[in-house]
Amino acid sequence: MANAIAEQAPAKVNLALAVTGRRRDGYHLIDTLAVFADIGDRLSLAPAAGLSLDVTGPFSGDLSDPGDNLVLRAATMLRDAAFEPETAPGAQVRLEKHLPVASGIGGGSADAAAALRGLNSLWRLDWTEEDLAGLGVRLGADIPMCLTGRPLRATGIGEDIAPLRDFPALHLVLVNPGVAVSTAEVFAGCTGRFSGDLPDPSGISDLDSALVWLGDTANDLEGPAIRIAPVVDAVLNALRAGEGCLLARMSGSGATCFGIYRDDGAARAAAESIRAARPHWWAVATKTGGGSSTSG
Ligand SMILES: C[C@](O)(CO)[C@H](O)COP(=O)(O)OP(=O)(O)OC[C@H]1O[C@@H](n2ccc(N)nc2=O)[C@H](O)[C@@H]1O
Ligand SMILES: Nc1ncnc2c1ncn2[C@@H]1O[C@H](COP(=O)(O)OP(=O)(O)OP(=O)(O)O)[C@@H](O)[C@H]1O
Repeated sequence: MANAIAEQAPAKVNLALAVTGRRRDGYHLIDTLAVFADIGDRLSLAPAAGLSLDVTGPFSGDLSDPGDNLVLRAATMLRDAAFEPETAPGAQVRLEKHLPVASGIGGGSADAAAALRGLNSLWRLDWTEEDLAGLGVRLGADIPMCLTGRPLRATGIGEDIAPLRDFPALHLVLVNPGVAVSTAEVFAGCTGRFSGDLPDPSGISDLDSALVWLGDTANDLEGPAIRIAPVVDAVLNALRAGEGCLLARMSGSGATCFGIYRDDGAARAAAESIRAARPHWWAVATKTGGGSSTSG
């Protein structure tokens, strides 16, 4: 597309997640450490009279009505907040869907964040990341995190963000068994006692210190997700049984789980052997951006 802006929408991985309380409106308070992968969806945004969306890519078939797509909903919110109806611009948006849908790695939120970033630039709005996050959180609690796109600790319902500038890049394998899990249902299954805050992650600067810190943490949504989708347990076992896996855990509200590996070779070999044993699962090796990374 002529004059199109390209935006990446990287997968978000919650390395640890504590559910620390519940607000009166039913939203849960969380404390999470999230990083962003070098794989994700891709958007392109071009000037046009109205707003439109085309979806392609391996997971496009799992998204039904484009009108319900978080990309168009975010675009409409930004347009309505920034312009009078008579001067409102449009955009032709193309979304290549490479991330499984409803899978705990923020696909829809990553796409919405990328749309907000891209339209901010296409429409020359000059909104800050904070302004965009304030708008985006009304659509999805993960959108502020996805706008940051670098290692971070998030509290509140996920909108209070503290970047972790020293956090290392990590070699991960992401595995999704092809079962969509509803975030709302998983949170509704958090019926036990709430956790305390995560330990302070600010001293983490390399793989070994990350592993020590991770060993003292968990994802509190893992139990509720396994009750809804027992296959999550099979994914964790498959990761743990493979060679070179240093730690395996579920991301977000599932069902995607991640394994951590010492290097790219170990991660690629593990992804390959999971794909060979379970051809219907999605298993990819990825490197996450470190705290000083500009590409997220
Ligand atoms: C699990 C995480 O992915 C971790 O990063 C997020 O907390 C979920 O973020 P999200 O998918 O953007 O969630 P939303 O689309 O805002 O919310 C979906 C539903 O999940 C529940 N929800 C979500 C976020 C949160 N902090 N507490 C909740 O209880 C609410 O029932 C909400 O109606
Ligand atoms: N662009 C989009 N990509 C993915 N899902 C979308 C999109 N637009 C709307 N949705 C809807 O949003 C719901 C969940 O989206 P998403 O993929 O963000 O969940 P998730 O992977 O569990 O993310 P999170 O980690 O934020 O909980 C699905 O029901 C899906 O139909």
